[in-house]
Amino acid sequence: MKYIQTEFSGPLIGTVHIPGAKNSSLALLAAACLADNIVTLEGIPRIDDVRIIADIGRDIGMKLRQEGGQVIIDPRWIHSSMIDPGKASSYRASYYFAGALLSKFGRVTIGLPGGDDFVTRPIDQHIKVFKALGAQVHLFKDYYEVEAAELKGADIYFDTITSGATINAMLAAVLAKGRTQLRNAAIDPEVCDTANFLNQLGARIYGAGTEFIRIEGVSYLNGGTHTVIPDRLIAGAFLMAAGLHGGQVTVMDVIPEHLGSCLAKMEEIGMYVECGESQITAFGTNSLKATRIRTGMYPNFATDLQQPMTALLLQGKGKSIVTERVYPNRFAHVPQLRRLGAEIELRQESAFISGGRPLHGGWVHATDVRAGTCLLMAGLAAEGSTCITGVEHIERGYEDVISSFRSIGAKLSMRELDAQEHPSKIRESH
Ligand SMILES: CC(=O)N[C@H]1[C@@H](OP(=O)(O)OP(=O)(O)OC[C@H]2O[C@@H](n3ccc(=O)[nH]c3=O)[C@H](O)[C@@H]2O)O[C@H](CO)[C@@H](O)[C@@H]1O
Ligand SMILES: C=C(OP(=O)(O)O)C(=O)O
Repeated sequence: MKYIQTEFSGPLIGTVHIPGAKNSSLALLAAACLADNIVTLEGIPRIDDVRIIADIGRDIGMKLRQEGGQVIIDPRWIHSSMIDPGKASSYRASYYFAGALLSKFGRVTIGLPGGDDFVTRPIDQHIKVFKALGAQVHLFKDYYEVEAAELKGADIYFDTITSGATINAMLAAVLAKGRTQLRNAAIDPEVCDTANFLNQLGARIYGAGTEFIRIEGVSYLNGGTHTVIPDRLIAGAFLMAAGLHGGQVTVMDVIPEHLGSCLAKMEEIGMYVECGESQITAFGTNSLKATRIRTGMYPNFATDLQQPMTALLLQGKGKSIVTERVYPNRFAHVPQLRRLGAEIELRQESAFISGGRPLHGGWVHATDVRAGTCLLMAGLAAEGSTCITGVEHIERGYEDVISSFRSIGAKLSMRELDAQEHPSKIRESH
């Protein structure tokens, strides 16, 4: 079993090139199924979730090859819409295959979504969309089936703002008959990226990036080329790493506007931020201040950034409060941080962080990708060695976590637990 060992590292200084966004890539790769010709996607990260999609793609006849920084997809040979339940359930965004394959095949059988299991993650709004467009949904123990003789445009109001269901609605509606209107839609950059990609293939989606999206159904989509947007969540975490001990980190190939709330909060705790056209530099300080964070859907502070922010707030003097409004129980990193000496109290949907206390090394377990980033950062700030298990979760989101953190001077390495020490160390880290 693999684990990551970190050592206390001084100020983190350097430049990191940011890869394409995981959460956009997972939607775009499924969206490519809708095309009637070859699609080229640039900037898709080499992460585990993408490898699973490639595997699913091979099973259903979607030809997919990676050439340099491009993924070339030939969807013309897709012959099946039965997705292996085990593969679908090994990552979250498999639900996009349901939206994308429904109009072409009239029936999709697919495993229930997996991915980071930090709390319950309902899919009722996805189901609402399919039903509104005229489909029937049958739920079974490990999989579900969506079936529709014909998809017809509909007026859909989301009961909660969800990026996943907004994207899935666009995928299902682009080839539906007539007009679909989405109200209370998510306005995340990943929603816009998916709409831009589909429009480039010939879809007619209007208003993505606002809470009202109109989709005029078309009868087919062409092939085309698209570059995925940069990963704002990875960029945010690297910028925060500059704050650990007064470092200086530049992230390249980013869209600074996508990080508005994150940068504002970093400045609020005493960091300094400089934005260029496609790069951001963050400067740390040795006297970070405490603050309050409340997560929310874009453009609010992202739920996926509260964990690395928590690692940073442990360094700030005073009491910080992180309130989680998107996934109220997304605090699996907190008991792990306590093993390193962090003083954090959990009450309902808030974490009360007593900053400025020294951290020490220990064995900890990453339960999801962002918890992993948080533990990595805490490990770099802790005295001694910190060993992080659950590397598979971190690798769902990072291409090469070791090299990218090393490039800013972090001391860390990937290690293998030998069979004998395995059981006790696992117990220690869980
Ligand atoms: C693969 C991907 O893109 N993952 C991201 C996506 O997840 P995901 O697509 O699962 O998240 P959503 O944006 O859909 O969820 C937002 C909120 O809506 C709720 N909800 C969602 C769907 C539904 O049918 N019913 C419902 O109630 C969720 O419980 C949550 O409170 O957005 C999350 C919120 O920014 C991020 O943490 C994830 O990194
Ligand atoms: C929660 C995340 O991923 P997923 O939705 O794929 O589980 C994440 O990217 O932080």
